[in-house]
Parts: sequence; C-alpha cells; structure tokens
Amino acid sequence: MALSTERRPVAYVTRVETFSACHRLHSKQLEDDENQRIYGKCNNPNGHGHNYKVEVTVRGAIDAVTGMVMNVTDLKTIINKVVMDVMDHKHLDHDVPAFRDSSLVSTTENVAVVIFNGIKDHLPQHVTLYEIKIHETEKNIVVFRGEYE
Ligand SMILES: Nc1nc2c(c(=O)[nH]1)N=C([C@H](O)[C@H](O)COP(=O)(O)OP(=O)(O)OP(=O)(O)O)CN2
Ligand SMILES: [Zn+2]
Repeated sequence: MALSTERRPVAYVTRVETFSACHRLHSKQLEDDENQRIYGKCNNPNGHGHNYKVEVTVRGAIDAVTGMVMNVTDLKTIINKVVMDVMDHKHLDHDVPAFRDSSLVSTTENVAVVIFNGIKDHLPQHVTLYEIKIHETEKNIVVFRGEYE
C-alpha cells in the first residue's frame, strides 16, 4: 500500500470554561510577615475568590476524513475531569491535592501549570497541548505553554 505524501494542514483548537474558586496567596516556605509583605491583601487569612476563565488550546493536523483536530466534545470531557470536577467551587489550597499536598502557591501561574500537566496526558496521541491561558480577573491573565528553563 502506497503511503500518502500529501501534507495535512495544522490547526489550533480552543475550548473555554469558567470556574469559581477561592484561594490565599501564602508560601509555606516564608514567614508570616514576609508573606504579608509580598502578597498584601491577597494574603488575607480567610482567602478571597475569583471567577477564573480557562482557555485550553490543542494543536494537531486536521483529519482529512473527520475534518477535526480532535472532537471538542472529547476536549470538554477532559477539561471537566481535570479542571471542573477538581477546582470548581473549591478552595484551591485546601481542596485541590496539587496545592494542598505541596508547597506550591496557588498563583495563576501555578494553576496554569497544574491544569497543563493534568490535561496533557489525556489527549489523543496525534494531538499536543499547545497552551493553557487563565484569566484570573479581567486584568490578570497568565499563559503556560509547557516551557521550562
Ligand atoms: N504574578 C501574579 N501576581 C498576582 C497573582 C497571581 O496569580 N500571579 N494573584 C494575585 C491575587 O490573587 C489577586 O486576587 C489579584 O487581585 P487584584 O490585583 O486585586 O485584581 P485586579 O487586578 O483585577 O483588581 P484591581 O482592583 O484592578 O487591582 C495578585 N498578584
Ligand atoms: Zn487571588
């Protein structure tokens, strides 16, 4: 059987979800006064809440038969499992194992990394996770693309 040499177009597909959660910016590796100095009002002992918007973008070749990189319905199922079931209406520091059981501070940067690492292994083999973008507020937005230095 001859292999096709035709190149397939590559596309980026994004699914957006929102979830509500509360948290406190507080490092277990710092003294209380240092936490207060660095995080200010976000170090409030009783925490504060956000309506997070998370954008999950995958990259892959468009399948010539289905016309899809991957079915967005399947992406929705993965996001529900990794993000919504775990983080929605939760206290990130007390309820989410990635923060509760570690010294990770629940900054939006770290929320993005946790979501990225949770989603990447659930994707079909031919698809890669390109980017997690989180809007913590309308003004505070973080992108993680799986990069390390
Ligand atoms: N690099 C980061 N800095 C800050 C983070 C973060 O995740 N990464 N998070 C916070 C706090 O969680 C805080 O809730 C942000 O609130 P705030 O700055 O008050 O939010 P707004 O910008 O929307 O509100 P303004 O009233 O316009 O200041 C802080 N820093
Ligand atoms: Zn906050």
